[in-house]
Amino acid sequence: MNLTSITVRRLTTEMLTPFTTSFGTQTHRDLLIVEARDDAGTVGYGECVAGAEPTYSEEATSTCEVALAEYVLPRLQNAAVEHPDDISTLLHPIKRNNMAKASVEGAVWDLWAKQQGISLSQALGGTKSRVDVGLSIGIKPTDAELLQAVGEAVEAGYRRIKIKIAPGRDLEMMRAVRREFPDEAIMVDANSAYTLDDAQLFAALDELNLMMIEQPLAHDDIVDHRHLQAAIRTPICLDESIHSLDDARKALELGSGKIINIKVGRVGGLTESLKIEQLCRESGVDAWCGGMLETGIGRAHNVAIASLDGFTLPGDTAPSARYWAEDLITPEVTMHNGQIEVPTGPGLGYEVKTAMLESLTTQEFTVQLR
Ligand SMILES: O=C(O)CCC(=O)C1=CC=C[C@@H](O)[C@@H]1C(=O)O
Ligand SMILES: [Mg+2]
Repeated sequence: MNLTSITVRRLTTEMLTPFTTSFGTQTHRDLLIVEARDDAGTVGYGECVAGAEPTYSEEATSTCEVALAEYVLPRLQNAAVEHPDDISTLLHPIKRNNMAKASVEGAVWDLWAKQQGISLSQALGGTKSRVDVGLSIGIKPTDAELLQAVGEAVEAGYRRIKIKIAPGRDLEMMRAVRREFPDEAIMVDANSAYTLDDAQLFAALDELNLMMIEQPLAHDDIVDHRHLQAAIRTPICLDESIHSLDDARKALELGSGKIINIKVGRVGGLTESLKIEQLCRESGVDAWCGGMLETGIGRAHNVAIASLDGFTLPGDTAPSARYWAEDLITPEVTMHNGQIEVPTGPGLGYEVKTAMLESLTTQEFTVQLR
């Protein structure tokens, strides 16, 4: 691949609307954009999806920046990289730090696809020309605000609506949603806010005909989830608990959940995501592409991986305008009739607005690879 350098940019972007989950509220994204360059000057782009604080997982923007500078990028210097799969092999000795690793690997995948003159979707083995789009709605202070947001999402044509829940904003709120929207494809995401002591709550939620309950229990658990799944009909979807193909295999063997949220950054990159997609597809297990409030760069990666057969359910890949007054890519990601067209151009298939990227960059560093 004639990789010559990797550049890591840190930037802060303000979100259009605050996003509240059981572990906090985000109003800005403090994120890293990674650029992989080859000797012809072609650039591949990746995005580090960690939040500003280590509250979704153990990674945060600052820990990823250090991991990239101190441990990840030095391992790529003078290394033989002929295919993006080589990146996860080279980085395997580094434990976890998945979001940091995924940001570099994603940039190399985009660069490789551009070098081959094919779309990232094609490079990954995608088959769909459009992907179904879901929307993730943060916790709203009142039921009226939530019902308004759900109504707008139904009106906009989203193929699935995900509603965040947390203790105190859960059962009665969801009963109100179901009274207003009895037939819509609706799921909840608890972001690990509950324990097995809340079994009664889940038995009541089980009556609401939800598509799934995402990550109800601890972020690093697959045993308690097994007990909860045995007690309710509603499929449990695992998000935070799944960091690798092995985690997914063990969780499915145990019966800890019936659906997997595949988040490229959480599992360490596209190569590992492909392995999990294959496991789910061959096991007849539903999977979908989770989101991390990405800019258009990370969103483009998500659209590409969501085009594979094994991504059977709508993902958290809502259009750019849902998150940003102006996105880092052109054209922006748009949705029609609840679907996003999968780009056919080389790599991500969107152009990165380099002047905007540079203007938002607060700090950057470049590592020469040879
Ligand atoms: O719209 C999106 O990008 C998905 C947003 C979303 O649901 C999440 C983003 C980041 C971390 C979590 O809070 C949550 C999730 O668990 O999926
Ligand atoms: Mg989730």
